Amino acid sequence: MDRPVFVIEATEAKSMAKSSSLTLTQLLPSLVTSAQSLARPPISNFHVGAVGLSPSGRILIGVNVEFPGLPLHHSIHAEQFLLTNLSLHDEPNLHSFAVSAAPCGHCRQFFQEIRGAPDIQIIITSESDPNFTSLSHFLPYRFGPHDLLPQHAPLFLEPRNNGLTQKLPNGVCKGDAVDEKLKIAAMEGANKSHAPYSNSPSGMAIVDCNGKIYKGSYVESAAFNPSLGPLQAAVVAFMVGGGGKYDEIVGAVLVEKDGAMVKQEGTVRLLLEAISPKCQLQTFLCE
Ligand SMILES: O=c1ccn([C@H]2C[C@H](O)[C@@H](CO)O2)c(=O)[nH]1
Ligand SMILES: [Zn+2]
Repeated sequence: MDRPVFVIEATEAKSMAKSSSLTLTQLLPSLVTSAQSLARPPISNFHVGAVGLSPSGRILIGVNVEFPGLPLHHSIHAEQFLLTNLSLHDEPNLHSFAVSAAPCGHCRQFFQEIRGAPDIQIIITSESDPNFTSLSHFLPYRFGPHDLLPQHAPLFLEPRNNGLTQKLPNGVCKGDAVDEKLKIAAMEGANKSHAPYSNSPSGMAIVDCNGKIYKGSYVESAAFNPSLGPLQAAVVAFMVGGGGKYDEIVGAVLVEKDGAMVKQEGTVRLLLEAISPKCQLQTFLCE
């Protein structure tokens, strides 16, 4: 079976558009149905696909992911998946996207974390007469980073380095010996984390049975509740990287800040146990 495609590079996207005599933006809705087939919604069976265009001309896919056995707020919305996919590819922004159903209020809010959010162009393919409309139409009177952060603070998807280092001396490491590579990857995830509201960045790395490592960074929303956990972000990386069943995940490392206001370990442990019960979690505290 072909590996699922969650990213189309700019040159390929351009030739796809050219061969159908469409612009890149016009191409997006035509890819929504195939994106929906990549969703993992075992609870609702409602497949959401979001197909986004980055300013560099890449096309990125987002899908919804649900986790049986856990409260619904652990779910990943297709739009959150799309933004996490942009982050994985170091894309600083989103130009436009096509989506199979209207973005919920929580997603409209989550988009506020990126620069120029009001101007993102959205087309909902399930509408009877779909048209591109800007996000500001879907969410007027926005609440967002500008309400809480200094004017020039980096937003989500913009370059940042939280400068976390492992806390010394010994005794802060709660795990046993751990693959150094996995730990470094989790630290990289934590250093990229967008957590300006609580100053509690965190990151994860998970490894599959073939030794392939996937990184995830915690992402906060100015409105708090739509935030996306570090393991959810790592699950996005796992799916984008071609990961199959979650029980292929055999190792996990979480990096978070010592004494942080927001702690992930308990929640991460719950989710990890639900998706890959045999997987060990190790936590490292940083400063
Ligand atoms: O904006 C939305 C609204 C819903 N869903 C998903 C969440 C859940 O998996 C399913 C039913 O709500 O659809 C999204 O992905 N995006
Ligand atoms: Zn949503």
